[in-house]
Amino acid sequence: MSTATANNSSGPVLDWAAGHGPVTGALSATTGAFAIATTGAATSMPPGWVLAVGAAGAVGHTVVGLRVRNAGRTLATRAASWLIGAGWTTWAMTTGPLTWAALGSLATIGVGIGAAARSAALYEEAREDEAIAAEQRQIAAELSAERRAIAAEWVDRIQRICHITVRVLGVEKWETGAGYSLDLEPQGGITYDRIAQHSVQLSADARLPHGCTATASPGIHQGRTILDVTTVNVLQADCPYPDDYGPLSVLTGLPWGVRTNADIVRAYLREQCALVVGPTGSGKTNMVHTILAGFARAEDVLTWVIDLNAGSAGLPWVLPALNGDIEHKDDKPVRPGIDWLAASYEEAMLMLDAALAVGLHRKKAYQDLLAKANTDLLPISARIPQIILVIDEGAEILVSTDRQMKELAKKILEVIRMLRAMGIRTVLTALGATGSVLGNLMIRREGKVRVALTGGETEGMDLGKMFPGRRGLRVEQAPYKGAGFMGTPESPAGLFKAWRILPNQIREITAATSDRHPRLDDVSAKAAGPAYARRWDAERTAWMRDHTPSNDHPDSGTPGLRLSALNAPENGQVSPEDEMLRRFRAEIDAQFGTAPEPRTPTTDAPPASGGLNLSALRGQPEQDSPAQQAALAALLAAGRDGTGASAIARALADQYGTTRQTVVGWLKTWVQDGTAVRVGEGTKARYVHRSHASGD
Ligand SMILES: Nc1ncnc2c1ncn2[C@@H]1O[C@H](COP(=O)(O)OP(=O)(O)OP(=O)(O)O)[C@@H](O)[C@H]1O
Repeated sequence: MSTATANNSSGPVLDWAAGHGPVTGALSATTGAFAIATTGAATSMPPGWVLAVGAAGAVGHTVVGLRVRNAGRTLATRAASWLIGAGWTTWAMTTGPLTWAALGSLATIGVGIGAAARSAALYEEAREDEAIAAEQRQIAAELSAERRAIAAEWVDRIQRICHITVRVLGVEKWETGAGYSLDLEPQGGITYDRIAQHSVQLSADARLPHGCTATASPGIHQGRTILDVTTVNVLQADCPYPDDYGPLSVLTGLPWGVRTNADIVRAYLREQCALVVGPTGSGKTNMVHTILAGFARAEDVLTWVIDLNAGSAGLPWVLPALNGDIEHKDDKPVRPGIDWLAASYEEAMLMLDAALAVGLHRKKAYQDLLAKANTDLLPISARIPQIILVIDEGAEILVSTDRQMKELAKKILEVIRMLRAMGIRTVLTALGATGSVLGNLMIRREGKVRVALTGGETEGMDLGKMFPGRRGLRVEQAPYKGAGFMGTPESPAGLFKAWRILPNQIREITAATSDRHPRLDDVSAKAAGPAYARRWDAERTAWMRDHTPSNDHPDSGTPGLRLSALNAPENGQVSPEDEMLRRFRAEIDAQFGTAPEPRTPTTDAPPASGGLNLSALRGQPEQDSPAQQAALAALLAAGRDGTGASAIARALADQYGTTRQTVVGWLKTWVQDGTAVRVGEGTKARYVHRSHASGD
């Protein structure tokens, strides 16, 4: 009978699928074990048999559990129950099952198995609940048939290509009709990048048209992924710059273009610098204008542009104001869309020195303000504007081996490294995303707003270096002008199209924003000094006139620019820079007693007695500016040894901000009209005033 029970204890033992609760399961396991032990001991069954039965039980239950898809935890509990039970039985049979120790330990095992089974059952229940809830959620989401089809298609595709199981929590079709986004939950703790790295294969498998991609990016938390799938190539078409020229702020982001789903991409440059890479013909110049448009529209940004390629990046923002092409509604002069434009090495040096001086002075002068605002980031506003230096082909300057370029590079890097907190940032452009540009630690660290305009150019376009960690970006995806990739700390790198901005829009924006540009705060203007205050002076902007289409403008007969009108007080208010300029001019007049500038007809004060007597230089029509007269004085003072353009420019730079380029122009004229003589060749070339040259 008992043997039969033992053999038939296969009831509970062999009925692997029999349902047991935590109590009956434990009871069955322990009573079964007890029965086998007592019978086994009585009939001298070899204890090894019991172990074999236990192992078979464990395996049998596991197989059945797997078949009915029990959780791993439940399987483990059942298998463990079998093995523990078998272990006890083996021991009890050899030591005698009817001892207190054997009975006590059997009871303990029973309780243990019961508890384990209970927790496994609870877990199983929770799992079932979760599955039902998920199913209900899925149903509740009421995905349309089309969405469901999309979801199913991508679940299958991701499974095949990435070998990842994903749950689709949502499918959103873009309003533009250019694609859709999937909200995914990869199973097994897998993050978005595992899908992102298969972007190319996924796009191909989905038979997406050229220029369309499936791009994975992080979702709402680390366990979720957003997969953006473009189905229509919007990069191909032009996206005109929106004709809303309303105010912007550097703090709330400046729009630079659109994503393939028509979302606007913004650059947040309060703390970041930017790098815009675009080979010739990719639409880089257009992009620079779009960027300048954003800065012009901002109420808290002053834009300083360096373009050593004849200033062409900044000229469209200056010339219409310079030539008086645009009328202000109140007949007031129109301010240029940018605040300073440097096209030469000398002017760029002045600008960078001014930027550094402003930054360093702000650090000291605004200590109180920073303490009050409890921040180490200068609070930028229309009253204390951010200065953004846009340096066209600045990345090339950084890697140049030319001596002058190296000097510029040093200062650019200083600005990038030191002036973030004080509200001075840079936007550098580059012709290529080469290792030498991106190898620069300062660019990598501080310039995380990045754009790569490809225009189909693959040469020197290392997207992996431009957007580290972003997989699946390929130049071939954006073979159109103005199209490329943009990534910021806020918006992961992805396809993007720069707005197309036309010259008439640049003029319109210049006019619309003329009253909106901030003025450099007093503290900063003081630090920037005359180099800044006199940035629009005739001799410093003479080169711009070469770009003026016609010289028959009523004002163009005088060397002064119409921009000088900008120095006139507006609404009776004198800006700090205007005031400084006035004082500065008064100082020059007092010191040098020079002739008045042609465009300041009222300053005909007599020469101060203590000043240099430059009256001998008067009467020569071309020496009509104090700076030019000072240059001639320097030439005279250099005696028979003579001097050079750089030395003269250096001597004048502090007071007049005169550039070497300007001095070169004067020297050339003086050589032509016999005022000066050029001696020596090449780097040894010197200029000697004719009074010394003709003497002994
Ligand atoms: N965002 C854009 N959308 C549409 N077309 C564009 C865009 N940007 C540029 N283009 C087109 O490409 C042409 C060249 O653009 P752009 O002058 O900006 O290029 P670039 O890269 O600066 O070239 P280069 O260095 O030769 O001046 C433009 O005349 C225009 O037709």
